Amino acid sequence: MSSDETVVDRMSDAETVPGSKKADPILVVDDVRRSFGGLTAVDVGHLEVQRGTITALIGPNGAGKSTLFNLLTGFDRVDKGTWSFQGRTISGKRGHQVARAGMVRTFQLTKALTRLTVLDNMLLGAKGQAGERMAGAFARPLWKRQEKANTERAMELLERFKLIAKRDDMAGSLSGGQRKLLEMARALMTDPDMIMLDEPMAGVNPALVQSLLGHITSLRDEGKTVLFVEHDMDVIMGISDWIVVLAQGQVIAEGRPSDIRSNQQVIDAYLGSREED
Ligand SMILES: Nc1ncnc2c1ncn2[C@@H]1O[C@H](COP(=O)(O)OP(=O)(O)OP(=O)(O)O)[C@@H](O)[C@H]1O
Repeated sequence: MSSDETVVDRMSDAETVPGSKKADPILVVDDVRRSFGGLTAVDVGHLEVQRGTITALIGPNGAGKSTLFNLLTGFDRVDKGTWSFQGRTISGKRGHQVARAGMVRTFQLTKALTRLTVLDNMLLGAKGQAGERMAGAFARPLWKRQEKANTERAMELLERFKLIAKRDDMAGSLSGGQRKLLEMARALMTDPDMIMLDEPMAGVNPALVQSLLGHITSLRDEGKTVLFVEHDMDVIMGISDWIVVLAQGQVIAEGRPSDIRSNQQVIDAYLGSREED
């Protein structure tokens, strides 16, 4: 739907400061905090994600990226804070309710899910992100009552993600890259407006990286909003329209890849520390 030009247009007025306003935010986060014991894992004052963009959430290990993902998608509870999606408050809602509102996240394939077939994993995705907890239910004949429409959509997505030949294989038999494709395909079962990808390139053979990147940009070009957590800087810089940098739970910088690359605070907090690895 949108060309690169319109994505650039959408971001052209956004200031490169933490918490900057966006022209048409799909997600707005306010004062979200989560502590574990004495450790403040997430303390985000204000964050807006522009609709129709690929936005990266980056930061050093332990910065709070996964915790923020879990909070926003209803898989963990905040100590305080609110957030809205498409103008509707969704703070406090559970994962399946958030998914129903149009915001889904990918999950790394857990052990339980690897023991299900690729197609059953897809049908689980249609259950509204109940995730691993549903795996037990799938051992019962419940899945047989899945609507025909779910199976059809699953088959279409497996076709699109080139996994159709694997539909009856155990998900655990897939390669690292194929697992990532499955995670993405599964999240699309509910046809979300926003998809949140958890390290989409982790463990992916370089041969499949381009294919995965192509799928991510296609989602954006179809009008979906993509928010992703990733460690691979080449991927982050190459694919992102906008980058949000977390450090010690706080947003310390936001901007286009070129802004972030030259931001001294980011270099100190993140890039610098990684170069020492
Ligand atoms: N369930 C938990 N119990 C206790 N501490 C936790 C829990 N989850 C996260 N933390 C802590 O909160 C902080 C943020 O962790 P989080 O996993 O969100 O960071 P991250 O940016 O996703 O890191 P990484 O890049 O390594 O995945 C870390 O210090 C982590 O140890």
